[in-house]
Amino acid sequence: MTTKMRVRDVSQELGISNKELIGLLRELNIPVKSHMSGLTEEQVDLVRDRHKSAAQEGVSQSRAKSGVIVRRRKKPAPEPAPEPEAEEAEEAEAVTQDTVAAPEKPVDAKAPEEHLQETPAREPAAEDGDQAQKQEVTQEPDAADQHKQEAAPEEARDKEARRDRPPRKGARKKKAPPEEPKVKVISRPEPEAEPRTTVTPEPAKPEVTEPAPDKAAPPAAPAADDDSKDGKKKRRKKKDKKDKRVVEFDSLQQEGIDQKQAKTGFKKQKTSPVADRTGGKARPGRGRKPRPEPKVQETVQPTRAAKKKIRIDEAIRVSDLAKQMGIKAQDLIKTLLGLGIMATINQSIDLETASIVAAEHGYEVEKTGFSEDEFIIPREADKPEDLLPRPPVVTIMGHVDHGKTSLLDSIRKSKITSGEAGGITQHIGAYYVGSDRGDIVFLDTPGHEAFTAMRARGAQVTDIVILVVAADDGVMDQTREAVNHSKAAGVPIVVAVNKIDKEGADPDRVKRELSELGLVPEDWGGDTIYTHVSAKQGTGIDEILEMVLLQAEVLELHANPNKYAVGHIVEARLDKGRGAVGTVLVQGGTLKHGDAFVCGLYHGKVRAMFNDKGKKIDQAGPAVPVEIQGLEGVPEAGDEFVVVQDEKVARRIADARQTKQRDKDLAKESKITLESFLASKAEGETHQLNLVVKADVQGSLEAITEALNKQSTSVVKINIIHGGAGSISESDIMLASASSAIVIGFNVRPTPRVKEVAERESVEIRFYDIIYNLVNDIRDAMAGMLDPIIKEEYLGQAQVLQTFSVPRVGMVAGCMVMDGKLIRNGKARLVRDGVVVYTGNLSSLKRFKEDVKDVTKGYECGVGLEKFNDIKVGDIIEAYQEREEKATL
Ligand SMILES: Nc1nc2c(ncn2[C@@H]2O[C@H](COP(=O)(O)OP(=O)(O)OP(=O)(O)O)[C@@H](O)[C@H]2O)c(=O)[nH]1
Repeated sequence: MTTKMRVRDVSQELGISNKELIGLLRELNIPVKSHMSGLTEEQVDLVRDRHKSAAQEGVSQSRAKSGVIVRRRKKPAPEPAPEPEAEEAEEAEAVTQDTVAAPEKPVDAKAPEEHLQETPAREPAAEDGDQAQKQEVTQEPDAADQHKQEAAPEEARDKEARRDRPPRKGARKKKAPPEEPKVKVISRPEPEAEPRTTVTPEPAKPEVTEPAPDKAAPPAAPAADDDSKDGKKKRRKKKDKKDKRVVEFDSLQQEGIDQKQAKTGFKKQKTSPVADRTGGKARPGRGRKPRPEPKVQETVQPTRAAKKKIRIDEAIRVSDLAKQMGIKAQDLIKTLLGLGIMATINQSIDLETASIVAAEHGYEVEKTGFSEDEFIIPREADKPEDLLPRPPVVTIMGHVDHGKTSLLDSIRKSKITSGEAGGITQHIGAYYVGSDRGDIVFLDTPGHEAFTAMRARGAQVTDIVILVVAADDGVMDQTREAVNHSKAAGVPIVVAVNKIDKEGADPDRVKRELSELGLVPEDWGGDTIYTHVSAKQGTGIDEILEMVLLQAEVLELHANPNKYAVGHIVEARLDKGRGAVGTVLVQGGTLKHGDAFVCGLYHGKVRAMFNDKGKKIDQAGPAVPVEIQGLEGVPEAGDEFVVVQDEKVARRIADARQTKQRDKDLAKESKITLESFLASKAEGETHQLNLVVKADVQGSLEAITEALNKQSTSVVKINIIHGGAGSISESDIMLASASSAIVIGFNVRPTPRVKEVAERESVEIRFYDIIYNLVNDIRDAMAGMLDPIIKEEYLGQAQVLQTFSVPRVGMVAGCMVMDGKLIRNGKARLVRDGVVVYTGNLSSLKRFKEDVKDVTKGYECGVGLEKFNDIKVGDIIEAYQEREEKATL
């Protein structure tokens, strides 16, 4: 860049490394920055002189044995010898500089510092001042620890390299060895020389004439070294997190390898390809015996073998995954196709799929996504000693006007009048009733709608169902429905025969009719509890409560109150003044004021709690319904309520759930459809097709039920979980939703509202007006689970008489159809000497250059086979077609 001589040129002239030269220059108080810096004539002269004198009193060092460096005062001659080969000055500089610089006295305070930084492992002839000492210091440990020795110069080289030719900086590693010989200090551990353990520094020291000052210095120098090491350590640690390779490297450190060395090892790994190149150059020239590369290799190999990791959340877009793996999206899509997954570039694939496909490309997928399981307090099974009895939770069901509300009121009133403190009962969706024999919790949304709606959300809150049947009316549609709903949920029923005060009350009729539904009274030899009540007059209330408690005893209901609360939302609404409020039925643990929680898609913090009497409370144990404030949104009845450690976690979980919900909404599919239900089951599993059948009249319902039941086979069972005459109701949809059933409507239509619910709940409704069609569809669906039978049908044969190679088309065979016919685009196999050599499709079928649909026996034609050119005269082309046949049961 200048007309002056560059350091590089001078070093070449003197046959020393740039680094050495720079050292000399510094000693001469000539400031230079790099080997590219310019020098004036006088400066060059000065350097020449100094070099001369330095060479005379130079120190040479040689390696006494592996891991031991012997430094000897020597006559100048030997030193330059190895160095002149300044072709790789870049490398050598770092190292050799020491040998040259060392003999000279330190120039000034700055110089040593710089040296320390750049070439911490100088091999000074200790005769020199403190600088030399410092350098020596690094030497001393070197002698004592080969790794240090190696590390230091390597680092120096690295630095130098960085400066000199940045792109090759990492190449040192492999290059390094050839250089090392020059500078004996930098002795890589001999293959057999184990770090530290095999090093015998002692013998080395005596040989060094001037080691004394070194000894004084060590504390300082290594300290400085350590500092820098620490710094690097930190940096490296940071890297660790990002780069797996560093982890490998760390393990090396644990093996006792000095950090610096490890660091260089790391660099080498990174830039090994370049190192190979440069190293290749250096070695032959030198003819040096190869240095103990093995160590380096060891560090490289595991790193290379390390699996590349990709961190993804729950799902990842195909394009993003391809990007992360550094491959083309098309290639990724191909891999996906190979796995039988059709995905477009913008489509997301789930974690599992991503893992499989990434593995194909040599990547490992790590889930970084948020998993709420990590935050939700693990639900371990409660220890028996922690469990305490809890009250049963009861739902009242029954036909319209049979007295559900009256019974609920009656029960509530009876208890309030019996001295419950609190006064006015609040409607919070559930209430707590204390009785002499025990407490009971009533969900006060009568009817099976709420019950099933909750169940559809996976909430099994109810322990016992009270089925109210008016004694004067008997079993009606909704009574049956209620029975079916309870049965589907597996909840025991206690029958309350109501209105027994009424004239014309016939409790026996109720018993009889219910027995037909499977609820046989105890006094008739069954196991269903029946009680006679009059909700209006309040008679039989205690008795029914007692019966409920009796039933509860059988159920042995227990809960652990000493843990974070879990429960379900019974009811929730947006209150004008209080914001979102919800009633939680605590099912386990104890809910406390201030608890952070998640319920459904929302989170919150209990800001206020009220019991069913409207009284503010601070905590609620198992089976206690409480109304809470502090919800961030309005959850749905049946949503699970879980207390978590803090609000932050709660928010995080809720956010994650909302994201998931959005994804779900986008990919909304029917929970179960007639077509899909069979396919969803594992092979060999008995399939059960749940149906809710609604027909216009009882007669057709019976006919349908009978016809459908007949369809059940050993493989597929038809289970009509509910059947009724009348239009399809919301309740039917909810039942179907809760039981993964399909709704069959026979001559009935749903209201728009019901349709909406069905859509929301992803329930399939199928409509029929002819029983035959309905049964056929069901049969077809049942058969759909069996793989279709593919039957092959022989079409004909043709013999190849000649072959033509048509440009851009390939081989075309001139054939004569010997039997049957060939059809265009039909399937074909090529038979040669009785052996099938090709199976595929006809790519063309022509007669006199005209495409034809088919060619029959006795006619000649031109035939092309798809992706097959090896057609020979005499081959037989056999045409056939495949037919899929539905498997029948
Ligand atoms: N005589 C008599 N009438 C009753 C009794 N229980 C309820 N009723 C009456 O029956 C009618 C319907 O009672 P509800 O409690 O509203 O019946 P429900 O089952 O809750 O009705 P829905 O809410 O419409 O489903 C009311 O007029 C009650 O007064 C009873 O024990 N005896």
